[in-house]
Amino acid sequence: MDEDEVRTEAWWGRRAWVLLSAVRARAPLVQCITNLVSMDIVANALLAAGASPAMLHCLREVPDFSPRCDAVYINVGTLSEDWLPSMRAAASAGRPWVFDPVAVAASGFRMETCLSLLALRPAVVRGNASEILALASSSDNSSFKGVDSSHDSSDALQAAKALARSSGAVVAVSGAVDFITDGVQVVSASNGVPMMQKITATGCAVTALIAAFVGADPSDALVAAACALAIFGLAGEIGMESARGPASLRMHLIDALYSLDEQTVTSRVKISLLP
Ligand SMILES: Nc1ncnc2c1ncn2[C@@H]1O[C@H](COP(=O)(O)OP(=O)(O)OP(=O)(O)O)[C@@H](O)[C@H]1O
Ligand SMILES: Cc1ncsc1CCO
Ligand SMILES: [Mg+2]
Repeated sequence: MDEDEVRTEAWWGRRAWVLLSAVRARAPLVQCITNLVSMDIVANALLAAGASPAMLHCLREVPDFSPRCDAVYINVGTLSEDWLPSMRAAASAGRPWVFDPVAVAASGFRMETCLSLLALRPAVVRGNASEILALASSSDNSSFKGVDSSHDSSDALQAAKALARSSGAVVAVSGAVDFITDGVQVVSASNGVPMMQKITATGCAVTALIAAFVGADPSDALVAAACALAIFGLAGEIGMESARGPASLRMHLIDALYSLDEQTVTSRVKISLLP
């Protein structure tokens, strides 16, 4: 094995920096069909990272616009029947796309919708543990409490692997430790601070960041997803140094994402390949 291919924590730190630099250099265009709560933080997080967000969701624009994007991001958080045709069309436009199955167990309709979108072959699916557990079992389990997770990310690790194998997507479960898997390899990313859960739509924002990383370099969705999650978590850690609560963390996280430098990224990104 090439020395560079030994995936030590230092290797991951360098990859994360290379991919963030690629986002900054290429400014990947990311079409976001996301929920109404998340639009602002998603667009601002993408801009701060160096990507170019476009929050277009009109079906009649999809044939012209989606094929020109570097990546597409689809999020069902505030699902409505009206937007579904646009979601399906954008996911089918031939660009790599990333899926956030928010609150998939909330209703039979939402589960059906998410399963039908999953069949359109996303490059990456990112959810919290409760979402990945529900999606992997195709069931709206009785413990469903809302958009927030009621499980630890490690509870969903086997479900994530099974979902990756059945869907062909890279599956990422966020939480105190994020797990990213293609069904065979599992990578953990352990940056971040608990207060990120107290800002609405940080999960939506990090899924959009995964789309930007995939858009900048589509060659390895597992690596892109792990690096995006670690970078976002690191921005949260740095933001937390100046924050006084969730509202100021939101601001400082976005500032930190914008200001990340090579030394900080390579020394503080915490990613490892699980044995
Ligand atoms: N306990 C924790 N410690 C550190 N980081 C965390 C913790 N919980 C979540 N995070 C980080 O917060 C971000 C959002 O993850 P989370 O699992 O809360 O998403 P989510 O439930 O889908 O959020 P939302 O639906 O509000 O968008 C991720 O970057 C994740 O790594
Ligand atoms: C709070 C909320 N409700 C639907 S989507 C959303 C944003 C977090 O996923
Ligand atoms: Mg979510």
